[in-house]
Amino acid sequence: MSDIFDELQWRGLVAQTTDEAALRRALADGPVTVYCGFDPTAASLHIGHLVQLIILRHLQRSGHHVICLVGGSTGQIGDPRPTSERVLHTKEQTAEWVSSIQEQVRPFLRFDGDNPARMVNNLDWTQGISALDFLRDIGKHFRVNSMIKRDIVARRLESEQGISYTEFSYQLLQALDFLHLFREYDCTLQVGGNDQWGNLLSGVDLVHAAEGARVHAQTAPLITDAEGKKLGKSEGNALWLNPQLMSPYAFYQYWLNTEDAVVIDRLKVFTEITPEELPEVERQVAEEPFRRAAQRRLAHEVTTLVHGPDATASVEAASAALFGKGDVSALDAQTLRDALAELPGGRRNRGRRSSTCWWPPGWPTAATAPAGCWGRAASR
Ligand SMILES: N[C@@H](Cc1ccc(O)cc1)C(=O)O
Repeated sequence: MSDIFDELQWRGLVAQTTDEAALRRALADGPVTVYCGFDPTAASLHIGHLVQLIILRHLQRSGHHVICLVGGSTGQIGDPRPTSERVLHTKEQTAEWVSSIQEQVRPFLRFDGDNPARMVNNLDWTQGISALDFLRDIGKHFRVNSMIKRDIVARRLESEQGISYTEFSYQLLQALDFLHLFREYDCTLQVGGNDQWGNLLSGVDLVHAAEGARVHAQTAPLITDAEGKKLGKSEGNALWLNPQLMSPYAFYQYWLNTEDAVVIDRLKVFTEITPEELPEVERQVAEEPFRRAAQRRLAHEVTTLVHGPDATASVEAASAALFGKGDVSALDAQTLRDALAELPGGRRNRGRRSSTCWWPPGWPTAATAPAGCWGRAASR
């Protein structure tokens, strides 16, 4: 597909845009500088961030200039959640997470060669601003009247606990980022998850108020499961990209367990599948769902994207060995320990129903796994 906006739309990566026709034109006319921000509120990024990284990859691949922002300042304030006030982490902790998230983002984008991506930290331009200057120069452009109408703020205002002034101010900081990046790098597009729409509009409005320019915002749909629950959050545990927080084996299994009803959507979002390849995959899902070819492709590609080809090969070898289709003794021990933990009755699943997971008939359990192959005795 030659038109990047068409492609993003085909992949299901576009939820809202400020002015679709204008954005299409800008993207078609020449390189646009786009940014996306990631807050260091944990040691690792999760699946929601992966969608944004994939969008940035597509944009960079099609020649646009990409800026990846890690929020050293916004991470200290906390984007309000619809439910409750966040606990503040120490500045040291936040700084540590800035580094780990910067490292985590690097493999997804190209930071060398021509058209390299740029990594920025908003602490660099906010820490020197005095509170007085901030209130005079930035605050004056905002109307509290419209700030309190933003969905999340409105919900928090209704809650018993309310919302702190700290979190209420968050949207000004994110807007200031867009203004700074517009001034510094001619950045005219900000992308984010659909829950970021309000923050994105604040930036668009600020750039217009301060510089008289029209910039763009685009959100991606939040990925949910077949029941509409946020992806990976169904049991309170996010799908982490950091292998220390979620093993590549567990990550791969998660994708392998994708329901038939959503697997095509997932392939479009998370892999590089093309419209030409789609009919055959759709046929496989409809006619031979038991083969799970679509799920296998999804699990293979996403795990390779996030953990690399070697980790994916280990995980696939471990899966095959569980079916007795491979030499277990040749496998890497850590992957096998991870695999055992994930089996029904395994460490991670003890006392937990695995009804949400798809276990093929005859799939081994921790109790029936071949003895002595992956330290079964040691882990029980
Ligand atoms: N608010 C965004 C992160 C972000 C931070 C600063 C920005 O300028 C942009 C985005 C989030 O919570 O996901």
